[in-house]
Amino acid sequence: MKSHLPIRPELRDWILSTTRAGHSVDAVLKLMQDSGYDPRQSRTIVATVLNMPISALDAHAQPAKSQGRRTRHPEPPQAIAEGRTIDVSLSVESPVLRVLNNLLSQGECEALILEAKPRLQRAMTVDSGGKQQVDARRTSEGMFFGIGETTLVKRIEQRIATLLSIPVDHGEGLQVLHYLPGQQYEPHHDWFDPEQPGFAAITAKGGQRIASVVMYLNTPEAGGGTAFPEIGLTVTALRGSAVYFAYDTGDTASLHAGLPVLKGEKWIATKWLRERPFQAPSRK
Ligand SMILES: O=C(O)CCC(=O)C(=O)O
Ligand SMILES: [Fe+2]
Repeated sequence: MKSHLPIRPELRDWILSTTRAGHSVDAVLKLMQDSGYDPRQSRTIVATVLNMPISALDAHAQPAKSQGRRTRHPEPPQAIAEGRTIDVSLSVESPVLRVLNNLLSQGECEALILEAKPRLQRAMTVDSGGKQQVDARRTSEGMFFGIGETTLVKRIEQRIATLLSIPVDHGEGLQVLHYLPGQQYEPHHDWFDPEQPGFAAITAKGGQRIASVVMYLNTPEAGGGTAFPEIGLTVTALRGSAVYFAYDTGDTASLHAGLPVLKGEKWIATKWLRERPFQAPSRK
């Protein structure tokens, strides 16, 4: 949303520093109104300075946002979801993490790769303004499925929803990534940083991310594990297995990286889960 209103630099700096200091957009709007700005004008100014759509501000202006949902962590030795028995072969409590063997069958992994392959593009990340960007830290190719887009995607989404006790509509569309030798995903957190000016826009729909499931669709010949450097753990990329980890905003222990593939290739599917519904459930 671009405004043609002249915005005084001091006001711009004040909005940026106040939101970065952790004050909500609602609080900023209230302070502006208390000091004489009219409500519509202050909304336009805040949206322009934070580079977010006015509609995202509306979502923020809802009274008392409820604390969102959390996932249920699968317990060892085995969890059953939609008739499939999944082995919980490793548990960590900080960060909350489970290695899930046999989450997907070999056939499901192969079929998902085939469905994704024709649609691969250079993977993007979200910049501080909430826009998709090409990022040197992430050199893989990827694509997103729509929620429930194919029978297979729908089956996998339902299995994860049951396993983690979270409705399907809290999920972002399944992302498939393909890495070649040398490609990697450098250390990062999957939760969105509230101090970034784009935070309000990214979380306006669905709220914050609360958990990730990284599913390995093949076994690279060498390298390509998922590392959690804060705890010195590397999860091996093994076809059909997955690593699930859950986090709160600011949880630095959940730092992780897709290690460089040394030989062969690596295919993963990632499901990110939000604290509130992210999309209308598919009617397919
Ligand atoms: O490639 C990996 O092992 C990690 C992928 C990842 O961190 C993500 O998709 O958010
Ligand atoms: Fe990640």
